[in-house]
Amino acid sequence: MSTAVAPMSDVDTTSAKPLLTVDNLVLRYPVRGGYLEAVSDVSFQVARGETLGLVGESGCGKSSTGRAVMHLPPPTSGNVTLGGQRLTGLPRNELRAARRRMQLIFQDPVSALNPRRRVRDIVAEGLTIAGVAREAAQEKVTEMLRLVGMDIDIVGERRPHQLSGGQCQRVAIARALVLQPELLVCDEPVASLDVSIQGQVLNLLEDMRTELGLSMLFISHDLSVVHNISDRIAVMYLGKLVEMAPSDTVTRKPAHPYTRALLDAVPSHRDTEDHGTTLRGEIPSPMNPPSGCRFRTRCPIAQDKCATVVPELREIAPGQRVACHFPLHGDHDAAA
Ligand SMILES: Nc1ncnc2c1ncn2[C@@H]1O[C@H](COP(=O)(O)OP(=O)(O)OP(=O)(O)O)[C@@H](O)[C@H]1O
Repeated sequence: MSTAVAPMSDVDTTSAKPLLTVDNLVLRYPVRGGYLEAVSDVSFQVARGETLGLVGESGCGKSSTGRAVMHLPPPTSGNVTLGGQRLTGLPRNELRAARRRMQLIFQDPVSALNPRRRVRDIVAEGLTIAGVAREAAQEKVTEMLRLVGMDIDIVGERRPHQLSGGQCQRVAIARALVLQPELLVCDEPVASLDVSIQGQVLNLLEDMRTELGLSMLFISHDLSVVHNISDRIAVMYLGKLVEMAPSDTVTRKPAHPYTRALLDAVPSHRDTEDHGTTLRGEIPSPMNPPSGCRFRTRCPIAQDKCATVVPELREIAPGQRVACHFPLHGDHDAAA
């Protein structure tokens, strides 16, 4: 795995009460000639203090899942519950208040920050909107910038274009955390940063999680990044979860052929030059997904049943769930 970060905290994901519960989430976008179902019946939980990684190829519905969790836009159907409060169906003002408990970190920090505002005002924005007095807000901003490794006396007056990409992402993280959210949805938070900076930002997110007791939904197409920061990993393909398991299980003993193929695409994970399952072809359009198992058109082990029967996400080992009629067995340990 390429990007080094601090070791994960020991979160007991089995007994901890979930902070976030997502049930049967569906998100459809209206498009010409009908609709496109970007998220199809997705269910998962995130424990308090846990990081759940969400991984899959571009276009598989990761961002849409993150946005639907935050109700930006609200899901087409399904339920999202945060700390016991059901968000789905809340009146607009209550939803706005509930959204403060969840914050989103975007891929491109530079365009996520208002170019005309100074760093101190960007970080203070949420506090100002929430009616926190100016002096108290500035104190919190100073503290939060310090937590993300920045000195307000040095960067407070600067505007985003006067900062590097990594510094902008730190400001974005400070802005998100100043409101003391319980859940951070990180959508490809390091994808636009130099590799040398990626580890620093991942370490920062990990430190913040430990220090502030945050839960994270960490979205990335890069399995090595997701593996380093996540307690558990959910693998997504064409709008559906195909595998969900503790991070090490996913990388050492993947059960779904798609997970296997994603792992084989990570250079440091291949044991030999020609080992592995190269993903064939493109991801099909979510407007017209294959019948049965959606992965079958690219699957090296597909059989007749896969064309007709939709595989359910089922537990095949403690904590490991897979949606495949013919899951792989533990014969891949040597490749991990
Ligand atoms: N606003 C929208 N209107 C219509 N279709 C959309 C919209 N946003 C996303 N999509 C489509 O929904 C599907 C899932 O997109 P999404 O961005 O959620 O995937 P992703 O896995 O996050 O990929 P990426 O990493 O490239 O963003 C794609 O087919 C995409 O083209």
